[in-house]
Amino acid sequence: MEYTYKERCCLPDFLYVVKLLYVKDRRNSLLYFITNLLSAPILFGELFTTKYVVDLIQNFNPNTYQHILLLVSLLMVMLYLAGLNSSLRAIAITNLTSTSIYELEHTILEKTSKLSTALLEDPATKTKREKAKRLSLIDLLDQWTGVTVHLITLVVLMVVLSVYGFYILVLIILGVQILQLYLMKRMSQKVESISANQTSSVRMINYLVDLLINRNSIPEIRMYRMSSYLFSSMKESFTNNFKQMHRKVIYSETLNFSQRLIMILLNGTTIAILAITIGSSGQSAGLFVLLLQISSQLFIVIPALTRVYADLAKSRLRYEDYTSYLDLEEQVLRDQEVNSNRNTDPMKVQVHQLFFRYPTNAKNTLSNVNMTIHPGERIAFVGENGSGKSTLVKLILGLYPATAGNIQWFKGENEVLALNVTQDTRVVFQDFIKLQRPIRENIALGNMATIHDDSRLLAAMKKAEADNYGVRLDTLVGPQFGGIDLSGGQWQRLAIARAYLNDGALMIFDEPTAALDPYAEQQAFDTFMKLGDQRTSIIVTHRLYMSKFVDRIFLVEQGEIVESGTHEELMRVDGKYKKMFNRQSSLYV
Ligand SMILES: Nc1ncnc2c1ncn2[C@@H]1O[C@H](COP(=O)(O)OP(=O)(O)OP(=O)(O)O)[C@@H](O)[C@H]1O
Repeated sequence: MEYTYKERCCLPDFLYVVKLLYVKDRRNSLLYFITNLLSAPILFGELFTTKYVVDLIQNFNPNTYQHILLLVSLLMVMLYLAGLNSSLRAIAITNLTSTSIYELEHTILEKTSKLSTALLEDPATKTKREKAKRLSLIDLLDQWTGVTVHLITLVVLMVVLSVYGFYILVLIILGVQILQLYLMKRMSQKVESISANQTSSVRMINYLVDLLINRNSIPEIRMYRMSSYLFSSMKESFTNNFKQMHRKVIYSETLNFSQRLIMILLNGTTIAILAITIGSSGQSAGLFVLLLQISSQLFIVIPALTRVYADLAKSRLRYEDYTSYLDLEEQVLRDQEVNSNRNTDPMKVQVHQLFFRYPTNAKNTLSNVNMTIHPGERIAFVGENGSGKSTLVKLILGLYPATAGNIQWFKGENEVLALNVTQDTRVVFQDFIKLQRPIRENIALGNMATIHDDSRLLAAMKKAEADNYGVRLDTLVGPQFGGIDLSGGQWQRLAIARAYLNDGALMIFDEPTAALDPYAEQQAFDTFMKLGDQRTSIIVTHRLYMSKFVDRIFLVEQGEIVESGTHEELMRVDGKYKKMFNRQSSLYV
């Protein structure tokens, strides 16, 4: 894929960064711009003062003595100012760098939090996000500034050369500069498109590295001697990346070499033209020194401008990736009115002709699902692995939009918007979050308003029996940052404790007890049943004995509801549920 950026008017990337940094860090932004503004005048001040000093020395007489001293002092002040200016500029850049890194990360995360779950799961979105993260806002700003400052310097140098009649030299320099800018821009875009295309294979390499060092995967990797297989997969990705990097280096080095060659030729031509012209026209020594300084400045400014222009072209492509991530469609914001009028009336859920397909799947995961869950009803979803139970739960939570058909939610007479469903829902997921943070935060996830309410947190912990392994609210859990290690069941109890922190209009337990021992499982189930007394609740389970105690059971098979009713009704119809139930019962006798 050839990478090009859309040329938009008014330097949107430059203005975006300037505005953002100015709002977030006004002092350093001002310092940065002032120091950059001053750098060109200070440089030209130095050049012309030197010229006048040399001219005065050439035409020395006792009256010029004081002038010379004054100009030399001025020159020293300017040299001092140049040093001070560049130190202040470095300080401003360092401070702006931390602001810009934080702001970029923050903007991308904020955007991510507004995307729909379906979009987030799309691998294309992940690649877009990784590409967006390659942007450096401060580099973009500094490259724009660099291009501007070098360009102004070059133009002034050209004007000075023109004033002294070196028109041909000016034309040659401008021609060479334009050619270089064009070539370097092309090279940058090519190199950048190669790097951008590597993001997904870099993700794969990171994943493989993580597998090899992650404590959860290490035991199995060692047991099954998978290391060498994983190493060879990693090597394959590395080799691929290496080949692309090789192409990248060839491109850039060819151009760098051509650029150096052009500069050498230009250097020789300039010195020859200056020497011949000045030698033959008998100009002042001051002018000679000035022109020599100009020529040496030219050989600093031209390569610097070319390099920074090429870097800018690269950053502008990254900026395009960044904006294309920020342009992704967001979920509609939550309805504030419903938010403030929150009540805990049990929820009614109506599912009508529902079809659902994951963006990455070829076929539907759910088909033709119809059901009405009445307020306060206790429901069980049962079915074999992969039948679609958790997917149905995610749709009932409003996390994914239906592919066809619809789901409606009601509290009393009021319809609840899909995006507000999660506000009044308490869920214990199958794959719950294990925060490598204090216990307090792990439990308070169920209701962040209680994070400092020790008595509520402790009560929830007690109910979930998560307090009987010698931990306190501020105990750090998870080994990643040196916290205590928990077993699968202990983590699960923390997740269950979250559910006790809230009054939800809808409670969902998606296999919440898989890691618990039978006694703890029984207790957890009793508590779910009690919690579900006043509100609509859904439990997803493989333990069919639990479904005996709910009001209605839905048996899911290959994404369809194939049977529904109470335990007794389903046992009477002599269908699939009965077979499954009897098969499980036979395992325990
Ligand atoms: N995020 C996803 N993206 C793509 N496909 C998915 C995703 N989640 C689940 N699936 C697919 O949807 C199908 C149903 O999965 P789901 O987790 O809903 O089943 P389940 O009945 O809850 O299974 P289990 O009892 O094993 O938990 C599976 O074939 C799975 O591959």
